[in-house]
Amino acid sequence: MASSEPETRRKQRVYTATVPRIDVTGQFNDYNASDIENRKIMRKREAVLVRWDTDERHFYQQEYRKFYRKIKLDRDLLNYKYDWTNKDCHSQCFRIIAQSLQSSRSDKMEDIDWFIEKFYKNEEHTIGIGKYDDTYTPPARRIRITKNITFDKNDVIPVYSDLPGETSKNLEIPDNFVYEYSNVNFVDKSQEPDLVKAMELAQQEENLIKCNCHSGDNIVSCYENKNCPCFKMNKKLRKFQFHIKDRPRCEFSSFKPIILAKHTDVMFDNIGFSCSEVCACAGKCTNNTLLLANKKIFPLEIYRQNPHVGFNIRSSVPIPAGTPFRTFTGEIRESVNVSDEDLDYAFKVWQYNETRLPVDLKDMKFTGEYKRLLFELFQRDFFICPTTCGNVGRTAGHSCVPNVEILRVYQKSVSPAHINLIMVAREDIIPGTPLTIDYGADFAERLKDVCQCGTFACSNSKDKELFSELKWVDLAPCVAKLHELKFEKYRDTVIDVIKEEEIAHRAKRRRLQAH
Ligand SMILES: C[S@@+](CC[C@H](N)C(=O)[O-])C[C@H]1O[C@@H](n2cnc3c(N)ncnc32)[C@H](O)[C@@H]1O
Repeated sequence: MASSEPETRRKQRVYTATVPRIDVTGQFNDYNASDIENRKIMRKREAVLVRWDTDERHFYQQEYRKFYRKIKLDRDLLNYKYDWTNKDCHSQCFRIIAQSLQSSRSDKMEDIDWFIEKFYKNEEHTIGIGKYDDTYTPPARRIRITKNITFDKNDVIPVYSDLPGETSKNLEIPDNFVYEYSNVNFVDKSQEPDLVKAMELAQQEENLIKCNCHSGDNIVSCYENKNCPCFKMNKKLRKFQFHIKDRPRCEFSSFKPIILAKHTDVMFDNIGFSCSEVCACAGKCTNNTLLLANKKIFPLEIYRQNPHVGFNIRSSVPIPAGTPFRTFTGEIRESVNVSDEDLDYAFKVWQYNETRLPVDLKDMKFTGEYKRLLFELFQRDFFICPTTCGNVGRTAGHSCVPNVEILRVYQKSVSPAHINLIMVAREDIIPGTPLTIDYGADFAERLKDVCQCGTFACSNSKDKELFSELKWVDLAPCVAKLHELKFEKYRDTVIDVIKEEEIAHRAKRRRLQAH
């Protein structure tokens, strides 16, 4: 069954970070050594019909209990406050979502009053918005293609297909779905020698940004430590953010939510720098925005409901606004090495002559050779391509009102090979909601009359006439109302039940102790 082709390509890979040891389950080695056809055969063999309780209350209650237990038992997460009801950041999140929606339709930005603080009470357009509740309820019978696409026991992501009329016999698995799974970015030695060179040069002391911070604590306090070189670099990158007087800047730490202040130039302005495995803290610190994402604590599921859209992702616990819940990984390639097929999945990480270079090279103690190479690399375009190897991030669908933002975080140094993409919740994401991103203007144009995101403001929605003329001050209450309706349903059926159970449990324990 094994084919040597993927193996030869794998040998060309240089990973940008240490590949963590995975606790393997299933046919990990056989699958990775196989070609596309054989991988499809393996997936089809594994596929089974499963029953699904369409009244998902019990499922969500169980998932919440499991998740909560997990984060409470993890000593690295003692500083993490899992809070998805933080009303303070809600109005800011809804404002950003509504403003970016307005600006995606028109280049005219002058009528956007970015920083109005008061919350918008005009609920006129929110009537009937409940019909756009997009929480997905699967059918009673589903085909489970695999129990775990990652093959890692500590990162279980099942894949389901819910297409009508489909059976495990006539199940269709597209070629582009049998990719290799990796949570670490890599470059191809033969295709991207300059990126490999940048990674090699970045290992020299002058070019490497790492810290010597350590302490007896599980989590080292690198964030806001003015002696930590990684935090200093993190702070330096903050200056690109549009600063609003008396407002805190958007922060890239391990546990604070990443809340944007402004909806334009989001990817260019909001960049972080994190500690890594080469630091004395080993990245187990408060200055590592990748920490939560790499822990993969938020349980995800991949599902297919619509043959045109293909696979999608949803979470089974709430993801609080500003949480970097996963990375988006793949192969880092220069644009000339990115094919049209790759573009369907690729995400641009570095844009030719970006006005905001990550650093002013003159200020850095880097070697001359590294500076010259960086300067050259900064004149090109780079993408992360998960076409043949990547992680769950590649499955995020496009939405006209996305709930996930993709942002950049550097580690170790500042070349395009040191960029990591993080997936950040733009609002509190209620379980069952598809996790979606904005594919960008070019793709949105391609999807213009065929977009199936199903959101109230979709360019292809039946109500598009109604919503397309609205300004952000009227769109924000629509986003807020829809969120409120979904939140109330989840609270009533899941959280309140768990709280009541806890109260009953505590009362029982007290009674037993009293006897
Ligand atoms: C990056 S892939 C997303 C994952 C993909 N659904 C899969 O099954 O692997 C992009 C492709 O998904 C589909 N897609 C994603 N969002 C869509 C949307 N809102 N409407 C229609 N198709 C969409 C399109 O076929 C698009 O080319």
